[in-house]
Amino acid sequence: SDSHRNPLLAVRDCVKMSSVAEVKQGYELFDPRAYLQNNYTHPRANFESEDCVVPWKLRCLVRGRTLLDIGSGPTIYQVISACEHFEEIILSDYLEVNRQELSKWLHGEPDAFDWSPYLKYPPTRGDSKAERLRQKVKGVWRCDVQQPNPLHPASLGPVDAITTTFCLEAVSADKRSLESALANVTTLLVPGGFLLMIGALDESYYLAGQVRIPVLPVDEEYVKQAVTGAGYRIRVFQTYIMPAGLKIGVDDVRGVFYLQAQKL
Ligand SMILES: C[S@@+](CC[C@H](N)C(=O)[O-])C[C@H]1O[C@@H](n2cnc3c(N)ncnc32)[C@H](O)[C@@H]1O
Ligand SMILES: O=S(=O)(c1ccc2c(c1)CN[C@@H](CF)C2)N1CCSCC1
Repeated sequence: SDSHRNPLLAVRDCVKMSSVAEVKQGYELFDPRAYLQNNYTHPRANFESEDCVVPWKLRCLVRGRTLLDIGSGPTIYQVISACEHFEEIILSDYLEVNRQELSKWLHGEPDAFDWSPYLKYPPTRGDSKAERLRQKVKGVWRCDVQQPNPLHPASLGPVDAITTTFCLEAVSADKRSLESALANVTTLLVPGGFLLMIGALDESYYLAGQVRIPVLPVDEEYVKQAVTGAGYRIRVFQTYIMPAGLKIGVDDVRGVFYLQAQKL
């Protein structure tokens, strides 16, 4: 970096380095089960209430052969709807502990997280949605969106659709890092393919067990600008304001955005 020539740049890089290090350090202590408990059990996973978050998220009408989920974490809710519209699904995450949590569910292990309330929505006929999803998920790979080739192994060709939920803003130290991560992810998508993103609005931290992980606060305007700037046309953009009753101290999120964008 050119900070050795300019002391002010050295301060900037030092500040940036501390926030990059802070993000990385946070994920060393990330506890999947605490994260699941905080966000995917009552009250946030309340399917009865009108202002419940879940129904708002699980619709996905994009179709194709292969869907890649980036930054899956220990969760599968984000690909439930997609399994009706894609032949193959690849999950991916940075942490082995999350990939192990996903593997537990995929293999039907007794101590896996119970996603059955999510799998009942929307109601469908025929064989179990859980079994269909288990058939469609072809792998759980390592990914690092801060790398030019985010996926390991890098053997997957461009995919028809990418989903990513609560990831980019939660793993980027600053806007330049988020835009770089989005550009890296975009290289994995075919031209004309769809990016389906869910993210946190104006969130600065979240808890995942004994760790408080910093989040880059982003608003609707910035998200639209970043996605457009990454070479997409935004087709759908929706905002969900987090009701006071779902602000339970596990983060300081103001709301949630959902977007569908097509790669030009
Ligand atoms: C807030 S969680 C989101 C999990 C899940 N997608 C959801 O909707 O709840 C952020 C995820 O990003 C992952 N992550 C952290 N650093 C990453 C990186 N550099 N590249 C890709 N994923 C990363 C974490 O392991 C974690 O699973
Ligand atoms: O919107 S949620 O309440 C939710 C779910 C996950 C997260 C947040 C919010 C906000 N903080 C994020 C930290 F990155 C993680 N939701 C939980 C029920 S299923 C759909 C998603």
